[in-house]
Amino acid sequence: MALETRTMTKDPILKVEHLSMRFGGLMAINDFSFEAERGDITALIGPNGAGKTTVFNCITGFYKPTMGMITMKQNSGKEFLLERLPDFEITKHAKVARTFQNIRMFSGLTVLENLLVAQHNKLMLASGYTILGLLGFPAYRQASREAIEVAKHWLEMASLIDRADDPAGDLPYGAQRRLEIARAMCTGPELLCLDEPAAGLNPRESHALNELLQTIRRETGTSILLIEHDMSVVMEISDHVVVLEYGQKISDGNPDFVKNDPKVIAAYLGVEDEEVEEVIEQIEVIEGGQGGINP
Ligand SMILES: Nc1ncnc2c1ncn2[C@@H]1O[C@H](COP(=O)(O)OP(=O)(O)OP(=O)(O)O)[C@@H](O)[C@H]1O
Repeated sequence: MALETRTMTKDPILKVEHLSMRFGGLMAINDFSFEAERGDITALIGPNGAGKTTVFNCITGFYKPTMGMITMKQNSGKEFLLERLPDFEITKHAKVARTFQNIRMFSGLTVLENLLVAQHNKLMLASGYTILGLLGFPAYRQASREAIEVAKHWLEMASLIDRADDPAGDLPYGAQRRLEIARAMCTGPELLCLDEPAAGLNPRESHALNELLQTIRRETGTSILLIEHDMSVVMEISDHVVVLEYGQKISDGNPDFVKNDPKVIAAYLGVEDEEVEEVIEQIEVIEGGQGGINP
C-alpha cells in the first residue's frame, strides 16, 4: 500500500483502527485503519462496492463493526468509542452528524421547519418534555427563539434564506443537498460526515456545494469526512484522501499524491497491478504529459 508521510503535528479528531465488517460470507471491510485530522476535509474514495458507506455506517452507529475501534476525540479532549454507542448518542453526545446518499428530509415541511426539527432534542429539553412549552415558560420561549436564529444562520450560509417558507420538496436538487448539510450543522457537530454530497449535482450546484463546505470548515472549524465519486469536488476541497478497494486501504495522502498513485489509477480503471505502468504511459500520451485520475 502507498502511504504519503504527512509532516504536520497530528491531532486526529477521528481514529479508525483495524476496522472489519462481515456480512455473512462477505468481508466488506477488512482491517481498515485511517485517521481524520481536526479541522481537515478528509475524503474517503474508491470504486463502487469498495466499502465506503459501510465504513460510514460503522462510524455513525448504523452498523456495529465485527472488529475494530473507532475513537472520536472532541475539541475539549473528551473521547468516545463510537463502536460502543447507540446511533442517537453518537449525534447527541459525541457530536458526529451525517447526511445520506439518498436525500432524507421532510418534504412536506418548510425549509425552516426542517431545520427546527433537527433541533428537537434541545427544544424538548427546554419544554420540560411538553408541559413547560404548553404553559409558555420563558425558558422554552428563549430556546425557541435561539433555535430559529440557528436555523436562519444556516439558511443564510447555505444560500437558502429566500426559500425558508417553501416546502422542502419544492427545492431544486442541489438546494435540497445544501439543506441536508444545513440541517446537520444545526445539531452543532464537531465532525460532519457526508455520504456523496455531490451525487446528481450539475457543475454549478457542485461549485455551490464546494463553497458551502469550505465556508463551514473556515468559519466553524468543523472537521468534515466525505464519501465522494465526483473527483472535481474531492480534488478541489480535500486536505486528505483515503482510498478503499475491496474493503482495504490502498492509498492515503494529499490529493496530488493520491491522484498520481498507480494503485489508485489501477483500482479506478479496473486493471491488474502489472498493467499500471502501461496504462499510465497511455494516459500521459492522451493528456500531453499529465497522469492521474483527473477531475
Ligand atoms: N447490509 C448489508 N448486507 C449485506 N451486504 C452488504 C450490506 N451493506 C453493504 N453490503 C455489501 O458490502 C460491500 C460494500 O458496500 P458499500 O455500500 O459499503 O460500498 P460503497 O463503496 O459505499 O459503494 P458505492 O460507491 O456503490 O456506494 C458491497 O459488496 C455490498 O453489497
